[in-house]
Amino acid sequence: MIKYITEAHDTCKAFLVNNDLSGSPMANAYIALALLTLTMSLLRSNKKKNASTPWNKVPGGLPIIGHIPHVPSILDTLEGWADTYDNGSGVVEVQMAGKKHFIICNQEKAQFIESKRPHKVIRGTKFSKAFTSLQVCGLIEAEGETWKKERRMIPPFFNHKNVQDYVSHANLVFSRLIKKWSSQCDAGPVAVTQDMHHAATDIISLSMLGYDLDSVTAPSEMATVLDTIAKLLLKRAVSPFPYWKIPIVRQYIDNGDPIAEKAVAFCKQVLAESAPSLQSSNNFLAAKLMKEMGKKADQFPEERLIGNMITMFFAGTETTATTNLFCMYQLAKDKVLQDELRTEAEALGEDIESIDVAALPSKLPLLTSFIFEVMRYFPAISIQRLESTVPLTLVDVEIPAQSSFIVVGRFISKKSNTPLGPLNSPRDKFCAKRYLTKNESGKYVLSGSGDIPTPSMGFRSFGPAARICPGRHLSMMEITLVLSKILRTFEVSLKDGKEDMKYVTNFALAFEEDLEVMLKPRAPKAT
Ligand code: HEM
Repeated sequence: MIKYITEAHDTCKAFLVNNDLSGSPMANAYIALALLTLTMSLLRSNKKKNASTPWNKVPGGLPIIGHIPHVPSILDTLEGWADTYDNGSGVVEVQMAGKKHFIICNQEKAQFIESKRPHKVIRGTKFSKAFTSLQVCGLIEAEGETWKKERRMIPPFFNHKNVQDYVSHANLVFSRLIKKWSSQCDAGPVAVTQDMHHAATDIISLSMLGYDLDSVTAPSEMATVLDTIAKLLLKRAVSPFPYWKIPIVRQYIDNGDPIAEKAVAFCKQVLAESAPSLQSSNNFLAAKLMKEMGKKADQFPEERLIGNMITMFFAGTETTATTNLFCMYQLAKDKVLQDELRTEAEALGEDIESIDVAALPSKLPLLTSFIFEVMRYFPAISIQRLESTVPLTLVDVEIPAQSSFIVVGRFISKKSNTPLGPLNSPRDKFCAKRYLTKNESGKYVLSGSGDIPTPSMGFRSFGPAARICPGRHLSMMEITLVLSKILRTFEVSLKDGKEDMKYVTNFALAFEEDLEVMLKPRAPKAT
C-alpha cells in the first residue's frame, strides 16, 4: 500500500513540477489534499466489477487510483493504450484517478459519442467549473440552452464575409512581425515562439475588441494576463480537486482570481471606451455583437459578453500560434517543399493583402493542403474529454450517466478515414499534398469542394460537427497570410540544422523548447 501511495505522491509532485508549482510553500498540502480526494473518490465510487465487456481494459494499475499516465506525455500514454488494447470495438477502458474512463479510439465510436452533444454528452463538469472560476463564461464553457443561444448568435460573425473584416488586423500585426524579424535575422537565429504567440494575441484583441495591444512591438502587461488565464484554465481543469475554493491555499497555488479580475476589467474598460464609436465600427466582433443584441430583446448579460471575449483569447491564441509554429518547423525542415510553396505564394502577386478570404484555398491549394496536414498531424487540441449526462449504450452495454470519455482525435486521424492523397501516403506519415488532386490539365487543385476537411474525413482538428470550432476560417486566414509573408520574405532553416525538436503532449501540443530558426532575407526581385 505504501508503494502505491508513494507512487501517487510522486505523480502529484510531477504534476506540480510540470505546472511550475513545485516551489510553492503549499505544494505538500496540495499533494495531501489530492491524495485525500483520490481516496474519497474511491470510497464514493461503489464500483461494480464488470467481469466481461466487449472491449478491453488496460490491465494492471494501482488500487484506489488505477492508472497514472506519465505526466510529461499524457497524450502519448493514452494513444499507446488505444493502440495496444483496442480489440476493434473502438473502446478501451481504463481506471484513472479513482474513476473509470472510456478511451474512444475509432471514428465510428467518436461520432456516436459526439452526436450526443450538447445535451446527453457534455464537456467534463470539472472543465466547466474551472472556466467559471476564472470568469471565462462563454461558448466553450456553455452547455444546453445557454450554448444553443450563444451558438446561434456568435459563429455567424466568423463566416468568410465577416472574417474579411478582420484581414486588415492580421496584415497590420504580421507586417510588424516581419519587420521585427527582418531587423534581427542578420544577428543569428531568431526566437519565434513568443513573437508568434504575441502576434496571435494581438490579432484576437483587434478582431474581437477593436483594441491594439501591439505586444509584437513591445511587451504588454495585458497580453501576459490573457496568456496566463489560458494556462490557469488548463491547470484548474486537470486538478484532481478544486483547490481554488480553499481560502489561503488558492493564492499560493495559482493566484488566479486577481488575474481573472484584471482580464475582466480590461475588457469592460475597452468596451466602455469604444461604446461611442460602436455604431460606426464593423471590423471587430464586440461591435458586431452589440449591434445584433441591440436589435433583439433577448440579449445576453454583460458577464457573458465579457466571458465570451476572454473565451476568444483562450480559444484563438494558443491554437493558432502553435499551428503557425509547427508550420514554420515543417517548412524549415523541407527546403524542396518550401520552394514549391514559395513559388505558389509569389504567383499570387502583391494582392495577398487584399485577397478575398473565401478564395484563398483555390488560389493557394498547396499551401492550404500543407496547413490542413500540419493541423492533422500536429493538432493543437489532440484529445477531447467528455462526460455523459444520461446512461448510454456503448457496444450493446449500458454505461451509466457521468461516464467519462476521452476521444483520442490525433490517434483516430492517423488510423482511419483520412485520404491517402495523390501520393498514396500512409495515414501515419506527414504528406503536404494529402488534400490535393490533379485536374484534367495535370495541375494540383484541392480535393473535393476545397472546404476545410471534416471529421468524417479523419480531420478532427477543428472539433466534431456539433461543436465545430467557429474560429476556423479566422485561423485559416491568419495562418495562410503569415506563411505567405514569411515565404516571400525569408528562406527558413533550422538552427544548426537541428531536426529533432521535441514536443510536449499534455492536452495541447507544443514544442518543449522555444523554436529558433535561421531567417535569410530573400534577394529583392530585379524589376
Ligand atoms: C488553429 C487554430 C484553432 C484550432 C486548432 C481550434 C480547435 C478547436 C477545437 C478542436 C474545438 C472543439 C472543441 C470541442 O470539441 O468542444 C474548438 C472550439 C472552439 N473554438 Fe477553436 N480552434 C482554433 C482557432 C480558434 C479561433 C481563432 C477562435 C476564435 C477567435 C476559436 C474559438 C473557438 C470557440 C469559441 C470554440 C467553442 C465552440 C463551441 O463549443 O461551440 N478557435 N476549436
